[in-house]
Amino acid sequence: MAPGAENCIHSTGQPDTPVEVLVDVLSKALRAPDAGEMKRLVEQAYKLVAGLDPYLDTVSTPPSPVCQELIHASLSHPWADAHSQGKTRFLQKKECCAGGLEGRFIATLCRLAAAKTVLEVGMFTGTTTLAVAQQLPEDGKVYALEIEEYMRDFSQPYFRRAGVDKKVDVVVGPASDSLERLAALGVRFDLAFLDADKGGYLGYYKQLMDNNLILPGGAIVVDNTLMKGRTYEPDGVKDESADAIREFNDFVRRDARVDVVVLPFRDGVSIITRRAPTDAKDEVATGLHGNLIMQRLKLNGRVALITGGGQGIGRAFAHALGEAGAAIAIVDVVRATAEATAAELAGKGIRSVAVVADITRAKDCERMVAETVAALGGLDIAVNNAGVNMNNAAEDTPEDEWDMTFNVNTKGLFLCCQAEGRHMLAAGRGRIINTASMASLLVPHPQKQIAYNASKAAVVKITQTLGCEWADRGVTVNCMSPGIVNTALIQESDALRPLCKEWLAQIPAGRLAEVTDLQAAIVLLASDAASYMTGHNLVLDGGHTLW
Ligand SMILES: C[S@@+](CC[C@H](N)C(=O)[O-])C[C@H]1O[C@@H](n2cnc3c(N)ncnc32)[C@H](O)[C@@H]1O
Repeated sequence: MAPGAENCIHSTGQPDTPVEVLVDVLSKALRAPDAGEMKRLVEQAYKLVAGLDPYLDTVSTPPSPVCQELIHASLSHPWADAHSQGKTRFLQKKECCAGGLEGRFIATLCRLAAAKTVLEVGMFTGTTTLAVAQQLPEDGKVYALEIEEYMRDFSQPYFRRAGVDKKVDVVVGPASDSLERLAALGVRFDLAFLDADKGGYLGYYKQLMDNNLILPGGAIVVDNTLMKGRTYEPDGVKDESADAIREFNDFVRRDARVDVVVLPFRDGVSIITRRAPTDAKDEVATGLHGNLIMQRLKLNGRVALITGGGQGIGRAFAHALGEAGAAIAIVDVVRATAEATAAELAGKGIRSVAVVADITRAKDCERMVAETVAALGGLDIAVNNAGVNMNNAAEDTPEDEWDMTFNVNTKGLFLCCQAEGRHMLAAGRGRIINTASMASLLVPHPQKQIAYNASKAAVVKITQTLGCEWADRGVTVNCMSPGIVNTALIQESDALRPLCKEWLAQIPAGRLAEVTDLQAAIVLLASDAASYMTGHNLVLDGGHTLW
């Protein structure tokens, strides 16, 4: 078997890809009985090849408008003049621009890798840099290494206009020196795109690998690894770049630290990822059941319900659990808010359903579980978050305020736990997470809320009790105690809004909690990574309870 033939499942069968069809048509052309037949076959082959890139452009998402302008400027710039006037060290060519499709491809890989820090070695005018930067989160950064200072000035106005200039750091100088400096500064990358001088590739690759500059789960993506086909079919033209690429490809293929796949996309793109070590001692090194820590936080295939999921903290929990992979039932007493959040999740591609239930009624709690199971196929995670908060001095607290608070925050929460627990105990696994409050630990002031404080202290005790009762039956029960959370409830209340100043003085962090501050904790508590945690009250209060 020829080297690499084990990957080539169709090498002897019917032509199945554009390249295989091309090979088939051209081989028939070589054997054509007459010139007319040969011309017909060559024309067929020509159309097949000539139509490929335009078709890919038509069916792929186009570059952003600013990126299109930058591509146009790069292709129409008088590069020969710039060089003869001494503005560029080397004679640059418009062909150096990788173009919109490749920019989209690299940006897509960055999205798949959930990249925050990206390296580009060889920026040219920055069309790929721009596409990547537009895809990165606000605090993401692409370090673009470029030997020509001229390119930095060329690209900056476009980065600024696209609003991504803060996300781009153009590092001017020979790439190997720049890489050394970045390594010394401790910068590490989720994804590196090598696209500079081909003779330098092997050195850049070794710098990245030997100094562990790529973060776990990251990749090195390399352009031009087919080099016009000269890597596998030298056409007699002396081509040092093709020789360098051939050496590079051979080295990477033999490097036991990595897996590589070379795609026949444009001039050839290699995607290189680090292998799991074969000499790992135990699951600390290999990951539990092969799951590295970030995989253990994933909730793929799980079903979660969230009471009070229509707004505020519950809505933030729903998004977090959905982003982590779970299907979500949004439970709310108000149909419109439940449906609005469920629709928001569906818009992000998260399977979701709205369930209307009044958690103060046992029948509703049972129906809530039954509807979730019927709609989404199970119930693995339950977040009991619905609650009310009323403010009154102890001596003035009316009986119905006490009853309503305990009905929702305490009895309702218990009824939810009970209905959810019955289902989960029968299944032998489950995660229940209750929303308590820092009011379970201290007496918040200056607002007066005795019923609320007592109801939330009871939530902690319910959590501890259930955590113990169900610990050996696969069901964990924990609660979360947020500090004061900056929600519409506070912003829209004339009684609470003026208290913000006093609260801020009580919080070491110097700010209220945002709902997004609570999202990672809910994912942790819902995940396999927290399987040994039960009956716990997880406090997220910026230090409020410590002062
Ligand atoms: C093919 S272009 C890069 C295209 C760009 N990545 C894109 O996606 O459009 C190669 C770039 O690498 C730069 N370059 C060449 N040798 C370099 C080196 N030793 N260090 C840094 N940049 C270099 C060139 O000036 C040129 O702008």
